[in-house]
Amino acid sequence: MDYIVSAPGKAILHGEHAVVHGKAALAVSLNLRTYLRLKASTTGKVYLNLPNIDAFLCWDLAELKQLTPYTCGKKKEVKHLDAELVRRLREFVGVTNENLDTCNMATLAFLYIYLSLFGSEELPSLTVSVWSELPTGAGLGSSAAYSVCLAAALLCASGAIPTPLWDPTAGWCQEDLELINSWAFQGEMIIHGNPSGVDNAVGTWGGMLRFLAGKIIPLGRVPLLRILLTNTKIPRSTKVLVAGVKDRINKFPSIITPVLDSVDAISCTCEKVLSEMTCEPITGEHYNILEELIDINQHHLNVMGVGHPALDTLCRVTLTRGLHSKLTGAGGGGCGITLLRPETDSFVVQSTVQDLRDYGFDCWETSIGGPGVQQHAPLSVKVEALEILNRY
Ligand SMILES: Nc1ncnc2c1ncn2[C@@H]1O[C@H](COP(=O)(O)OP(=O)(O)O)[C@@H](O)[C@H]1O
Ligand SMILES: C[C@@](O)(CCOP(=O)(O)O)CC(=O)O
Ligand SMILES: [Mg+2]
Repeated sequence: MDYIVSAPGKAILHGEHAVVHGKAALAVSLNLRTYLRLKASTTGKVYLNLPNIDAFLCWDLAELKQLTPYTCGKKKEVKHLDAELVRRLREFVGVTNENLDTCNMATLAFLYIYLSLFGSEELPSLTVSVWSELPTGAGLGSSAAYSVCLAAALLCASGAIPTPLWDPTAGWCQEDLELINSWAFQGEMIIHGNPSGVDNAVGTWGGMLRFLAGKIIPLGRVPLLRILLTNTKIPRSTKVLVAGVKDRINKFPSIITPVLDSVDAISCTCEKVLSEMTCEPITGEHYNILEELIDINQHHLNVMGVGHPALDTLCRVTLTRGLHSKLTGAGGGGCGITLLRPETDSFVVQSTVQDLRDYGFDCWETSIGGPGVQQHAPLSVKVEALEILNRY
């Protein structure tokens, strides 16, 4: 057993945070991916190599055996975390409530899925290595891409879903994808606390989708959008930001609930405009509306308390070039998106990118709509990813 899977990151166009409270979100996959290689071994150990976060872990099967849950969810969709397993794992890894360490969260998510899927059987010796093109903890869904890869690879290893590589014409069927998505959601619950599920849905299915109260509606026809991605490099944690919005809703329900309703209406209006753009000639007015929606939503996100001065800088700098931006993902720093119009000239794009780099931000034009979770033959993996995964 030796295979590689990958899953894309995502950008949320509209609806971050509101989606956690049952409102609609529009999200799209990015052509930036997380890659995972899983190798079976006979070492009597489990190795987890996470070069992006400089974490290299190893456990004896004997110590992991002590943690195995009584029940095991293999082959079926799961909706809730096994609280007793989480408690044992937190104690094992040494996590306290205040401790949101990147490595601990990644370790907990891995061990939770591994032990849940293999708990009732002989635990297998494995080496799992994960490397991502996505910045970690920056709003582009790295946690979901990581969880989707873990779920897909470990479900394959446990025999719960097939290894589609043996049939090169086939990917996973809907039922397999739903199972991957449901286990990825468990990983997200461990990393985020209270995820909506939109990120793991995009990581699983790819493309553009509307997500509403757990329902995933793929948007088949969407116009080609040009988007600039900017990483302010201000570190933040989705878990903390999501909890902060909840506190604000609890403190001022009559003030914040209408803001969430307004974000919901923004997502719906944006979807309507995007759909019009696929069936009638695209006009400047379509872009004017998309830009206004971006501005309004960015103000709403500030009201929810998830803005950051670096994101204000992004919006201000791009607006001086006539471009509109908003944060994407959990905010509080991390990444923002800037909509480019079809006629936006490459000189304007280059100058904007340079202005933003002068502020110390990373900035690049990106293509959207990459495929969802995939299994790869070694030759179909990007050379850079393969080269890194081959080191372990
Ligand atoms: N490539 C990776 N290697 C290890 N852990 C990862 C990786 N990508 C994501 N993670 C996990 O996801 C967490 C970041 O999740 P989150 O705060 O939701 O930010 P994001 O916006 O990137 O999803 C990290 O702290 C880490 O635990
Ligand atoms: C804020 C939220 O809407 C998106 C979080 O995305 P990210 O982890 O910042 O990439 C939370 C969620 O939907 O689970
Ligand atoms: Mg995340």
